[in-house]
Amino acid sequence: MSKPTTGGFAKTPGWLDWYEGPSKPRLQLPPGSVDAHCHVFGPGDRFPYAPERKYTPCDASWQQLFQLRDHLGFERNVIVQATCHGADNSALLDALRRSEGRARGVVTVRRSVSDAELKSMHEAGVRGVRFNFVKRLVDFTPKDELMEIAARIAPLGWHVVIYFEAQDLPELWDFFTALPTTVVVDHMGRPDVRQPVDGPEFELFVKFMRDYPNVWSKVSCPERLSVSGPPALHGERNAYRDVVPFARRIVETFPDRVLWGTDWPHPNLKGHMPDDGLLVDFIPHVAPTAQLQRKLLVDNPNRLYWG
Ligand SMILES: O=C(O)c1cc(C(=O)O)oc(=O)c1
Repeated sequence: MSKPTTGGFAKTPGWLDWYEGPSKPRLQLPPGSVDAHCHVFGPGDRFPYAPERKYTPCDASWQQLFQLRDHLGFERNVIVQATCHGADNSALLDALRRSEGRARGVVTVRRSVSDAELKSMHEAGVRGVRFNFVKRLVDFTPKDELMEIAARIAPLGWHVVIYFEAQDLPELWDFFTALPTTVVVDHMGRPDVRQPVDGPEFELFVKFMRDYPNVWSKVSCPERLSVSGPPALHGERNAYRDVVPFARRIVETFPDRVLWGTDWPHPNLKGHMPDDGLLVDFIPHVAPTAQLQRKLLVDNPNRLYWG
């Protein structure tokens, strides 16, 4: 892949660029596999970063994303609006339109969005909106505004993607369980993997999925959640062992409601930037059988985004 650029913006100090020259995964992805969580950033000189952003990344273009898709062996992408672009979805919509039907999108909108805009986003391949509750990434949006947006996108057949941290689930519970659509949780609701997999915090997340059959989870981002590593670098095939029991429990308990994504280009990682080929080779640790892998990578994302 070509080298990361910045389009004239100054990156957040300490920013880690995505890993150049990822390895080829040993795992042969089944035909029709979807990378169901990834982003495009800019390029900043064409699609400027939002004034209200909390970080400034390196650019990550649709060309670089689709090159990675082909290199890793995925057929399709779900591109999720990154908070550094706020509610300006232009870079994402441009990527969808250039994907030849091989990408779907999840956008961020305000209550001022018009019906015509929603329709045009749908035609471009958008199938969901993202509500973000991670305080380091976004300013607070009132819940009544979010509920209004959810009610407007529900008739389009779209779903709501939520990003939050495990300790905030109790406070957000009533809001989440009142959402009228399918609800997809980013990165398993960010469990603290130092706690037991059957401890009260993760049990609440499992209860959320068990009691509400409209709730799905991405079992993505071991590189973010891991505390003890080791990182997916230098040929390591047993990376992020502390995350495995959490992701595996979700995959085995709810095999028809899980998704997987690279999270490329991995915004805001601090310690290391993973080799995306090795990240793909993490999948069999959490989905150990061919059948579970097919549901996670092919059946579930295609049903939700291309069904
Ligand atoms: O944990 C993060 O920093 C992060 C940020 C974003 C975003 O800025 O949209 O998306 C993610 O999936 C994860």
